[in-house]
Amino acid sequence: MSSKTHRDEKNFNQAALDYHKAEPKGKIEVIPSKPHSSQRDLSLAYSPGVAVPCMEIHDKPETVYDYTGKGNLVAVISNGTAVLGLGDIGAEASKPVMEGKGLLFKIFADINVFDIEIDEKDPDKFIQIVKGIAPTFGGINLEDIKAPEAFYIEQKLKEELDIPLMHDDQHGTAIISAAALINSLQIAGKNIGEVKMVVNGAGAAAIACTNLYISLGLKRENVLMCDSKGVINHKRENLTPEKIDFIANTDIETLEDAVKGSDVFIGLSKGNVMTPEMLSSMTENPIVFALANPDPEIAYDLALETRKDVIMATGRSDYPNQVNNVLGFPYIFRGALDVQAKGINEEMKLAAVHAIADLAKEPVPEAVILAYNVQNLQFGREYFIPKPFDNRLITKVSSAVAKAAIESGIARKTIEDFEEYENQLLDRMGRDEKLVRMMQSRAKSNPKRITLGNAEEYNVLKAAQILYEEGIAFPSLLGDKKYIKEQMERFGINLDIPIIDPSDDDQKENRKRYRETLWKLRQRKGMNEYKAKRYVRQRDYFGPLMLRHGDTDGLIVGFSKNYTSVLRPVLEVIEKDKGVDKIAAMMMILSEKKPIFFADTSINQNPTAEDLVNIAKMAEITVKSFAIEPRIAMLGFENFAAISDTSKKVAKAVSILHEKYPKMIVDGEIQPDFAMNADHLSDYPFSKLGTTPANTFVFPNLESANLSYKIIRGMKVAQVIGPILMGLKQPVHVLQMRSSVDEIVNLATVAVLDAQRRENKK
Ligand SMILES: NC(=O)C1=CN([C@@H]2O[C@H](COP(=O)(O)OP(=O)(O)OC[C@H]3O[C@@H](n4cnc5c(N)ncnc54)[C@H](OP(=O)(O)O)[C@@H]3O)[C@@H](O)[C@H]2O)C=CC1
Ligand SMILES: CC(=O)C(=O)O
Ligand SMILES: [Mg+2]
Repeated sequence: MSSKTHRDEKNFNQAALDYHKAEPKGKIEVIPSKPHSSQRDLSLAYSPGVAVPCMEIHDKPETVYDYTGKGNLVAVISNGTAVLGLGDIGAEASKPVMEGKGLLFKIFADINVFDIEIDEKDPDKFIQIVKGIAPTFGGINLEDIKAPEAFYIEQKLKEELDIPLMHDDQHGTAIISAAALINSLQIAGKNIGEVKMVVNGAGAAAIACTNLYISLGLKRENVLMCDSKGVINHKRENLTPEKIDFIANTDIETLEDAVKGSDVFIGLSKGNVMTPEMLSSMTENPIVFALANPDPEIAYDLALETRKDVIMATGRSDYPNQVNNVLGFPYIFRGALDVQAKGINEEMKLAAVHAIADLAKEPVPEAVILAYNVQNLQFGREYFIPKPFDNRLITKVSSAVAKAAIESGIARKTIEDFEEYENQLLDRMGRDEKLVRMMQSRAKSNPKRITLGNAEEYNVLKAAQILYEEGIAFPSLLGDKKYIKEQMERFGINLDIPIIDPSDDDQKENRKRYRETLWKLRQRKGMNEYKAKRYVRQRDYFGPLMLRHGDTDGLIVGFSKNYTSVLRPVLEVIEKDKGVDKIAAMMMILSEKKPIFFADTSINQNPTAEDLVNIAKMAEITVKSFAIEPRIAMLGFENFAAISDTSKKVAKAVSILHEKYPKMIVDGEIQPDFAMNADHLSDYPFSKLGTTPANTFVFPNLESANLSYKIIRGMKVAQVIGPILMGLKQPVHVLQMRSSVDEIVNLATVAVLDAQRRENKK
């Protein structure tokens, strides 16, 4: 179930720097949310128009939520004194982490963030600064502030401010780990009121987690807490007030002795401090949360090798049961902001705990299972906490938090209809916006061998590096070996992956096998043996022949060559899928909202009605493979009129589709703007599309499809993935000329998923 990456530290570190340095530098930017192109717009946005909302807010302060972005703006504030596991690296150096948190708030809950790094270690002065800037924000997320100051700072600010405020390292971690604890206790068949727990670490995270577990029923006297000096017992001196709360009446001094006979181990300290012997000394079905990042207190594999009955979570994404505060903070703030809560109270935190815990016990939707490419995800030892890509988190956690705020009396706004609220949340997130991440995650769970043509090119090499290091695929490079090596040297890309040079001596055997195949395939189409011998030395033939022979699982070609010239050898070598007469190509368009698909963008210049039927059918199969229900609009420039020749052709295709595939959600001919708009669709109640907008568009001819996606690509308003070739028996895709690194990675990811799907079908 887990996957491993092949990260070369040096490459990875450079990639991290490049990622942050790429223009625009950093990770977040400010984008105006109102029209601003005309003089009139500017006079409304700024002087004189802006004075009107200013005075409204002056007269009625609560209207600041109506006239400004405050209600959806969170400050991520740090003084840089406890940055991740890096310690006190200072305010400025903490900025990448705070920007990163801003990015997560945005992508998981559509919350805007200003990151604020304050160069002030004195807690009282820090509090004054935060208080001073608080009017700007709808909420405040305190981050990476060291204990014990963090406790005082948070407490004081909570007393002074009346907006949602939370120190995430304390409460985010506490909420997620408490949800995991509830569920793991159920699996172990143990009762929270009876278990003996060892908490290793006594910092911000450990103290907050243990306090929350106590509010869930854990007995304080059943806890042994350790810091860097050992067990916090009655012999210890000079303890902070938070540690004093956990003084145990025992002579036990070491972690080794503390864990003997314990039921639960919570690690919030540092890596590799728990030994197999310690784990062996715990009771049956021991619960071990080794949460230190990046290295857990005991490695997942070592723990499972040590005892089969261990119930284990770590902070890492590459093992089952990742306890990570990203499962909490975006959704907790979303719920709190949506009801304009005056704070984040215990009721809201507990609501989040139970929502997360309960979610892990619900049947997992197909989209999430597909995202992780597993047979099933079912509540148990390997799955007792939801996965980060589970898009039910926003609906379940945010609405539970909002409800708790309303019921506990700290909400300024109420929500009447929670079903409607949950729908609004899904629309806000564009329902499928995590598609690329889900696709990559699926690919990583069972990576396939993908061969990349034109491997001398920087973009192709860079894409190969990402595919390899991220564990999305096992890439190989096809081209001139000597030149590829020179280019790798030149670009500083250090990659230990196969380089396949068709004219190399080591390919002699393959050339022979491939020549025989090619000649057999083409001998009645004008190809003699001599020609076949010559062609197999060309990469345009060699790649498809590798694929046909099963020497690779997928092929990506065409970076620097004209589409049709690269496609020809592919079609000569790779068979079509059963029942397919003509192949077609589809583009996936990923905007801020839902993904949409265009076909046929690259192959059939002037399709007949019958061709359109086949294109629609292939599009349906392909869209389904991304776990999206295809709703197909057969496009024309009229709506259900069939007047022009083109419209008549499309109308004929629709009637064949309705007859042949009655269950398919397809209709037309229809204009794209109508097919994308629920209100417009309601004018056509007879349509099979109903009033739910279409997501798959079959164009009447190649020009219209190709030009439409090229305009979108040129405007850079959406990410474009493709062309995805449809109708071939094996995964091969031809890139657009000069594709970007991301475009190559994405298309290779599609090829991995296709290869997985075909393997599963066998
Ligand atoms: N998975 C997740 O979601 C999260 C994980 N974490 C992880 O938890 C750890 C602590 O974070 P945080 O609480 O914010 O940091 P703090 O700096 O506030 O606390 C660190 C604590 O660890 C203790 N410690 C250090 N070394 C040892 C040791 N060998 N044995 C026992 N205790 C030790 C320190 O002891 P002393 O008091 O004596 O200095 C201190 O109490 C980090 O590794 C972090 O990555 C944190 C938040 C979320
Ligand atoms: C996860 C997190 O917030 C931290 O490590 O600081
Ligand atoms: Mg943190």
